Amino acid sequence: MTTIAVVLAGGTGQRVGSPLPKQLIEVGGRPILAHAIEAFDGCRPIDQILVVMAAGHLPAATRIAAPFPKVRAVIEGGASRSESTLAALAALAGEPDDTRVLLHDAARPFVDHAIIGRCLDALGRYDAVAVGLPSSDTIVAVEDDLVTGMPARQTLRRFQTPQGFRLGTVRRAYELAMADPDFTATDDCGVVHRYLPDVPIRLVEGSERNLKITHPLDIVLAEHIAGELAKDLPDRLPGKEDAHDL
Ligand SMILES: Nc1ccn([C@@H]2O[C@H](COP(=O)(O)OP(=O)(O)OP(=O)(O)O)[C@@H](O)[C@H]2O)c(=O)n1
Ligand SMILES: C[C@](O)(CO)[C@H](O)COP(=O)(O)O
Repeated sequence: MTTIAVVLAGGTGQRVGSPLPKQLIEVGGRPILAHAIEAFDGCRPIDQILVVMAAGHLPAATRIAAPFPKVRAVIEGGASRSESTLAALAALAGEPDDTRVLLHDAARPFVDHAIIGRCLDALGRYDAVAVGLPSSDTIVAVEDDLVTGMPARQTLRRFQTPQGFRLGTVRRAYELAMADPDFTATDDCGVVHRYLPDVPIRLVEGSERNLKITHPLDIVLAEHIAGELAKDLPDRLPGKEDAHDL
């Protein structure tokens, strides 16, 4: 059984506001995209990596991906995150349904081997796996600037990535989604939850370091984290990850 990581880098980073897609910005002396690819490339149970890049930037992504032996292809993404996932699913059309696939935001450069290992452990028992953390803010629902709901905070989690699936499950969910004219989604577990509601989604713990670089301030935070991780480098070398020979 093959395990494939998909690094979704098809966005253009409008909220960061840089002229280049944010995944090409350097933190800790290397592009954000390189950090994300390296996290999977250095993780023993990952067999292959598929990089999905924003249109017009494939040469840059191909150069960044070149040193990583597990990268099987760099392909062009779509106009939305979901369309980039669909491009990945099309590229994986020849893979069997039981393939394990981890869909990860390139904008989360500090995903670590422990998180990847927890996802893969859980994929041994579940067809869909999410990574999450509790919220330290109170989260409310709003409509037209009026508060319409206040879910109890202890029932809420902030989703991170990777999100892990048996390929057949995420494939089927997207097939159903494509038949829905009202389809919208902000993540892949949301697609499985909506279109295959009987499929349980197992939640595993993420980390505060696994932040998504979204706004300019996140770049500052990312530089700081990269500096901290550089000091811990010996702990991140291959063989030091949580042992997950799955
Ligand atoms: N068409 C898209 C849009 C997003 N993504 C990826 O999905 C992840 C999360 O998206 P987000 O943080 O929203 O990235 P951007 O779309 O680049 O940012 P923005 O919404 O600010 O433009 C990122 O790694 C991004 O590259 C993608 O693969 N294809
Ligand atoms: C997938 C995700 O990172 C989970 O928190 C998030 O939904 C991506 O949202 P974005 O607006 O595409 O950054």
